[in-house]
Amino acid sequence: MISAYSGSTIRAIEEPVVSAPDYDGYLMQRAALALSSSLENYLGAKNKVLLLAGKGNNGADALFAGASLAQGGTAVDALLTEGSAVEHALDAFLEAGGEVLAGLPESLDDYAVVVDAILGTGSRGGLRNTSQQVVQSLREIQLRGELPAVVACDLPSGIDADSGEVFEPVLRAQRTVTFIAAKTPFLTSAETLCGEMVVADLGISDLLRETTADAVRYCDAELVGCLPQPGAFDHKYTRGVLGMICGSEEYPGAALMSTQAAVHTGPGMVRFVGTDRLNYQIQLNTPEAVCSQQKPEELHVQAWAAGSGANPEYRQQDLLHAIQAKEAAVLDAAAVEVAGRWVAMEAILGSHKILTPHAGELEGFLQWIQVLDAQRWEEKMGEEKAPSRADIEAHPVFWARRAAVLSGATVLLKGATTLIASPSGKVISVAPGTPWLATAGSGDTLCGILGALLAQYEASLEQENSTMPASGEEKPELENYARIAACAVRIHHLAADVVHQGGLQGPVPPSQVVRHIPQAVATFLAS
Ligand SMILES: NC(=O)C1=CN([C@@H]2O[C@H](COP(=O)(O)OP(=O)(O)OC[C@H]3O[C@@H](n4cnc5c(N)ncnc54)[C@H](O)[C@@H]3O)[C@@H](O)[C@H]2O)[C@@H](O)CC1
Ligand SMILES: [K+]
Repeated sequence: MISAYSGSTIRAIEEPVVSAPDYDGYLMQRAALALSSSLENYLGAKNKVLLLAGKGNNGADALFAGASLAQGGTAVDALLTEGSAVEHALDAFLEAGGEVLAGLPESLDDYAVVVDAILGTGSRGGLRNTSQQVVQSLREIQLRGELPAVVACDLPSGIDADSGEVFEPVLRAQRTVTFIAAKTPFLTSAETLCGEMVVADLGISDLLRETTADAVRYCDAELVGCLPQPGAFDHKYTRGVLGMICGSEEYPGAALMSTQAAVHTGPGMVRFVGTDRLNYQIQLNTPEAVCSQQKPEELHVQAWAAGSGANPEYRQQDLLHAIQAKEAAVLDAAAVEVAGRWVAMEAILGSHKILTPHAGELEGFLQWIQVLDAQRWEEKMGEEKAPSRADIEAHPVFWARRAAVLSGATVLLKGATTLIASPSGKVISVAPGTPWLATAGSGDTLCGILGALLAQYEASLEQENSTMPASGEEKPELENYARIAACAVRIHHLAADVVHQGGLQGPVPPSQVVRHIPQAVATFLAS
């Protein structure tokens, strides 16, 4: 498990250490040592390093690291992007034989690696003035593929250490050497700019023991225990029955993809509730699905998957059923909007209802609550205004968490990095899948996979044979649904990976991804 903390939390942890009367600066020396050891991996035929050093302690880390490399015979140049540097660090650097440059060198061909040490946890907003110009020029070179490897000190400069908000220009790092613990941006979509993460705990990460992480990431082996597997005495009704309220005459594709995804994820039965025409198409595409035109309340199911491609006007009653019924539910697309209005009528959903919005849909959801239930908004949010889509994209951990706390539901916020918040406030992050997955129909696929996992989980609870590990940190039932949602995202990513074997990258049309879900489930279960 990776636990990430905001930059402010890390600063609060280190503050008493660095302000102790006998503090001798050992944290910075350890940070510099970790950085210089990491930089050595990039040295070889080329034995020259370029430091981009800011005026604060982030720059000082790099200057001490540079001093250590220079003592070992490496040529180290430093560009002081803010025109000054922490004095004793600069002295040490110059004394060791490092050189300070007046501006960016004409050619970067001789450098093995560029170190981005302009801003760290002390940054406020994006780069300014000369720093911004320097990074802009280097970014253009990087986009041409002509920049040496970049190693970021603590985090890439221009990324907010608390939220992961990205203020371009930001140099894409091949590696980030971060101190004490992973920072929140490593578990948001900003992680795509951070490269490989190396954590140097500086010997004080124990101080975080009592502190709740801003977000966590599990590996597959840690998640897989929450998925029930069929036993010899199970039959279709004990294996989970999923009801589906997805698709419409205008968007039949959403119904086809979500239903086939659900069937391929292995529940006992998938019941599809549609019109005559829609049902006919489903039968041709996925003969395993059991179609009907009954009302949702007439069907016995353990979970619902509702909303993908559904028309919120024509199917409002059906969607409301999935939202209000006692059964667990995935609430996607149209169901997110209807759920926003329902929650705004002073309802609380419960963690077994999993909302799956992207940032734009979450904006609408939260606006309903702020407009229609101003009292609840004020109680929980104080002065905070309902966010725009851009606000949510800039502060995704914060808003996913707030949405879960406000609604009582589990909230799966889609993005390159998926974030899943429990109403308890815990946030699970799932690493990005192939970027080719960002295509129409991917959400429908995920809705089907997640619905099927939910139905299986609920059936296993009914059988009292849940294999869910108890979480020591909070009421386990709140977090279980978030873990199941994380499993669904991982299975979706694994299925996409099967489309092109051998790590190749290329298009992953959802109808192809859906075909590989059985293999992805098997791979996931074996992890
Ligand atoms: N506190 C400590 O003793 C330790 C700090 N460490 C390093 O120190 C870093 C934090 O250092 P600082 O607090 O000095 O802050 P930074 O080095 O992140 O920022 C430098 C200074 O730049 C200014 N600044 C803020 N935003 C700016 C912007 N957008 N454009 C231009 N200038 C801006 C601020 O005045 C800030 O003090 C960490 O990221 C880490 O690398 C490590 O050495 C470990 C120990
Ligand atoms: K940095």
